[in-house]
Amino acid sequence: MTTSDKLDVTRYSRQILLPQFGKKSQQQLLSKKILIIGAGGLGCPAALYLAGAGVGSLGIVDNDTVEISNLHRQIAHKESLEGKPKAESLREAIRSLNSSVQVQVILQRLTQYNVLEVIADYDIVLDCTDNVLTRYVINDACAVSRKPLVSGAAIGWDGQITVYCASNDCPCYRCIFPEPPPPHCVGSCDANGVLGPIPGIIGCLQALESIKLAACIEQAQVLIGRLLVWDGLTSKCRVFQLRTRNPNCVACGVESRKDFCDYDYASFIGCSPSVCVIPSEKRLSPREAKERIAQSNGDSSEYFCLDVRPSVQYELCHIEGFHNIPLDQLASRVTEIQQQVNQGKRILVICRRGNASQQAVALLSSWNIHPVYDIFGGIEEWRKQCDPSLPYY
Ligand SMILES: Nc1ncnc2c1ncn2[C@@H]1O[C@H](COP(=O)(O)OP(=O)(O)OP(=O)(O)O)[C@@H](O)[C@H]1O
Repeated sequence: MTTSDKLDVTRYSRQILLPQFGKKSQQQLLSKKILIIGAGGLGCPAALYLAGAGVGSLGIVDNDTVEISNLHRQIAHKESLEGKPKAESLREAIRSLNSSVQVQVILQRLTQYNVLEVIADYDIVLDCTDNVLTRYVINDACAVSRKPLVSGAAIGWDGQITVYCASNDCPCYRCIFPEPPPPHCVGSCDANGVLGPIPGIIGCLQALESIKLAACIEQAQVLIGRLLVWDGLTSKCRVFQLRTRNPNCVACGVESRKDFCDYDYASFIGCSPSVCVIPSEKRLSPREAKERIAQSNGDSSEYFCLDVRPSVQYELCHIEGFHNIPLDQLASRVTEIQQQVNQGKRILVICRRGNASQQAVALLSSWNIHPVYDIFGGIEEWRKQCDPSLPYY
């Protein structure tokens, strides 16, 4: 039997027919191991296209479970698998598409402590996650291990992708952003929303760049050192040249540190708004808050209830009697709140999860608006303690 007989020529015929691809590239793909970190909006399309293309082995890392709010974009998962691990759900989808692909499932959260071991066995790594800390963890490990990293991101209407390749003379993520930004500058899909096809497009591009790398296609130009930005609202796509590599970068520079696990991630977490900044006497549980509101009933209520979430979230669902002044409008609309205080009202503040409401209480207190109370845990905790009919989003 010749090598070409071992190939499932029929299955892969449409890509083998490409003159730049051919049997040689198909064999390269079959011999490669690719790791996909994150089985969400980016990871689902990336994994399915890589499986369809015939990558020999795929690893999937994810510690989360399937939720109904994932399904508009995380297209490998199914309603019937709600609550099941995403990595296992994605493995099932891969198996039903191409049973010849080997799949390893890693149901762990990737951290600075396990990352080197997890990526060690793979030729290419895809960052399909959604948070800045993990982005640094993956970047640093790939830079130190000299592994190509196909990095994608999607939020709202926008997506972007680049390829970091420490063995080439291109920058890594840490060359461009040496330190994590403050947490309040970082958006997330669950706070800001995302349209399904945006991660779909970027996940497909991640699969494409990975195939070009894995199949060693000579004529292909990979997005190494270049950033592709897709604006879904205007359908504009731009490619930027990234700045050159920082020779002193702690991750990929000449003196790159193998002990990068010691980086001070705590300083990032330490300034997280989820850390309580409000004294306990200014905080009420949803149950306590509800009881207090009920005791001082109707228009003559001694409480003015404030919901500081963005308007789009307030429209999605809100608690009866709560008025919406989004956190970013608090300063310009503070007189509305002052008027309520002048009428003898106490201010109760709620948000989605209890972070923005703490910031609002701190701001109002600094403007001498008293008394003001934070409802801890936000709408999510209110749903658990007081009203299960509030939708989860
Ligand atoms: N450190 C990590 N280790 C393993 N998986 C991770 C890590 N960080 C993020 N992920 C996974 O990456 C995926 C990213 O998916 P996506 O951006 O579509 O958002 P989501 O977290 O599933 O959904 P939503 O933001 O709507 O709650 C998630 O499944 C998440 O569990």
